[in-house]
Amino acid sequence: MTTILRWGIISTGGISATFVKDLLVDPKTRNIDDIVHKVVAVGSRNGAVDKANAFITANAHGDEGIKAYGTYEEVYADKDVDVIYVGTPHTFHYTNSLDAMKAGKHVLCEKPVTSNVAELKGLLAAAKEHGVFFMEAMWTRFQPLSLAVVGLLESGELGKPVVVHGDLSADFGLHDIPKTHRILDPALGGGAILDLGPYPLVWAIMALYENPANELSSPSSITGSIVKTPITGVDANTSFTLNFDKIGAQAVLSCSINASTLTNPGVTIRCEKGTIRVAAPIFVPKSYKVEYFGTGKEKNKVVREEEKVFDYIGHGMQFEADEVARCIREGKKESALWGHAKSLLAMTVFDAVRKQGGYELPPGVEQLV
Ligand SMILES: NC(=O)C1=CN([C@@H]2O[C@H](COP(=O)(O)OP(=O)(O)OC[C@H]3O[C@@H](n4cnc5c(N)ncnc54)[C@H](OP(=O)(O)O)[C@@H]3O)[C@@H](O)[C@H]2O)C=CC1
Ligand SMILES: O=C1OC[C@@H](O)[C@H](O)[C@H]1O
Repeated sequence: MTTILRWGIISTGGISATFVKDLLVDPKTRNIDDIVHKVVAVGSRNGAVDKANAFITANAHGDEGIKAYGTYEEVYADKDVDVIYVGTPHTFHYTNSLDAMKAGKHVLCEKPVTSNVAELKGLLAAAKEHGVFFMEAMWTRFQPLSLAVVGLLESGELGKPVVVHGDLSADFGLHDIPKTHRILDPALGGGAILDLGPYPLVWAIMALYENPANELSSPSSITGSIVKTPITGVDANTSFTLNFDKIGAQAVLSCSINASTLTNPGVTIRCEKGTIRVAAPIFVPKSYKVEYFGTGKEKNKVVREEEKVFDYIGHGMQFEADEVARCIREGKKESALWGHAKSLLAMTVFDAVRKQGGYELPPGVEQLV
C-alpha cells in the first residue's frame, strides 16, 4: 500500500527549496513504491504570499494545487497538511515547531533542532502532549552511504573504533555578507558550532555513540574551544573533543565559518583493524574508502583498499523524508535512526561547547533557558 504524506513548508529560504526539490524526486529512482510525498502548502512570513508563490514556481514546477500563504499560522491550520517542515533560522525552530505541534501537526525541523537543551526538552514535552511525531532533520544519518558505514562498523570486520576525526568548514566570506546574515547574526544563532557542528558530530554519534559496545552511553567528557569573529562575536573557529570512556574511544571534531574544507579530508574513522575515510562534503558524502590492515608483520600496513561510491538523483534529503513517512505510517513518535535522545545529545554538546567558549546568545533569543 502506498502512503501519501502531505507536507506544509515553513519558510521560502535556501534549504526549504532544496528540501522541496528532493521531496518531489520520483520515488521510483530509489526503488520505492510505498511512499509518495506531496507538497500541499508553503508559508512565508510578513504576508509575503508572492514569495510563497515564487517559491512554488521555482521549486515545485509551479504546481497550482499547492497553497501559498503569507503567514506560517495558515500552514499550521491547513487541514490538508499532515506534517510541517521547519526551514527557518536556528533560533526560530523552537517557536515554529511548537506552533505546528499545537495545531496537531507532525514536525520535521532543520538542524540544529533548537538553540539549546532547554528548548528541545520543551519541544519533546509538547510532542508528547499533542501525540505527534517529531524529528530533527539530520539528513546525513539516513543517506545510503551512512547506512553502509554504520553497517560496516557494526559487522566488527574492522574491530573496535578508536578515534574519529571530523571537520566541516565553509568560507562564508564574512567580510562580504551583512551582519544580519544568519551565519553572522547572534540573534539568529550565528556561528560555526550550531550551523556546521551538527555534521562532524553526527559522524561521531554514528561511529562511537551508536557502537553496540557503547550501549548508548553519553560521552564521559565534552571539551570545547572557540575563537570568535570580531565582526559580531559569533564563533568562527570551534573545536570539540568527546571522550567515550565505555569503549575507550575519542572524537576530535571541528568547524569553521571562514575556511573551506569542502574538499578532502572529510571524516576519518580509525578502527583497530583498518580506517574508513569518508569523502567531503561530510553532510552528503558520495564515497568512502576502507583501508584494511594486515596481521602479524603486516600489522601496520594497509594490505587491501576498497572504495564504495554512491549515486542517486536528488540532493540527498529525500531519505530523511522517507523515514518521516514510514514512522508516521507506523504510528511512531520518533525515528529509531535519529531519535530524540540523539538530538538531546547534540544540543548537550553544543550547550557545553558554547559555555566553555564563552559564546552566549543575546538576552531574549533563547525561548527557554
Ligand atoms: N540540512 C541542510 O543541509 C541545511 C540546513 N540548514 C538549516 O536550515 C535553516 C535555514 O537555513 P537557510 O535556508 O540557509 O536560511 P535562509 O536565510 O536561506 O532562509 C531562512 C528563511 O527563514 C525565514 N525566516 C523567518 N524568520 C526569519 C528571520 N528573522 N530572518 C531571516 N529569515 C527568516 C525566511 O523565509 P520567509 O521570509 O519566506 O518566511 C528565510 O528565507 C538553518 O537552521 C540551517 O541550519 C541550512 C542549510 C543547509
Ligand atoms: O546544514 C548545512 O549544511 C551545509 C552548510 O553549507 C550550511 O551552512 C549548513 O546550514
